[in-house]
Amino acid sequence: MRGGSLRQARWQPHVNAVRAPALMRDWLTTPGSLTARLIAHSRAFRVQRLRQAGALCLPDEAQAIGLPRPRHVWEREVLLRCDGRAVVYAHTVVPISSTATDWPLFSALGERSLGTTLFYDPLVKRGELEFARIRAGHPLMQRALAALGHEPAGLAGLAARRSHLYARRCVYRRHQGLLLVTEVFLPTVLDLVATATHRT
Ligand SMILES: C=C(O[C@@H]1C=C(C(=O)O)C=C[C@H]1O)C(=O)O
Repeated sequence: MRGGSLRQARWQPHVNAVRAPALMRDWLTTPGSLTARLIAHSRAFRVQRLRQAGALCLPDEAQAIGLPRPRHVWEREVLLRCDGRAVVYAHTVVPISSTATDWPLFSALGERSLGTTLFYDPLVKRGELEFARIRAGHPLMQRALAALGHEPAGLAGLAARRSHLYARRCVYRRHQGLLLVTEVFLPTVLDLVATATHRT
């Protein structure tokens, strides 16, 4: 894999920061629910839940969720699969109090998509999208590759986006209902369009 080793990505407000082909930029800037778009481009969509537990947030997530340094958060990791193929690795963190042992929304979610749960709730607001290229050495690259079980050939970093979701309905004790959702797009997402085009 080429490219420097970055434990922290440089998150930018414009998709050009990712330097990805037009098709990938189109997916990265998908407005609304990514789940809905993936469902529209595949016969079978599945959320594969990898992990859901308390954790230390990643160094480049702390500031984004208003923490002075990596602190205890509630973390959810999933692979989004279309027709069996993993196309997105997603990492969601929620700042919680260090004594919290659960975050009700997550525990009820299971393998339903966060998107279908939150995006249709008028009380949920989405913040601006940020974009970055995740390179070797970044924790999210390591986790995505571990989840995949292999390293796609010729990988020169992965395009990613993140945004805040503010779920007012989820304000629970002192948890202000803020989620940071990071989606790392795997190269396989581009095959979806080719397959879908072939189908039409
Ligand atoms: C926010 C969305 O939910 C998707 C599903 C996720 C999950 O179930 O953990 C996480 C990130 C998203 O890719 C969406 O569909 O846009």
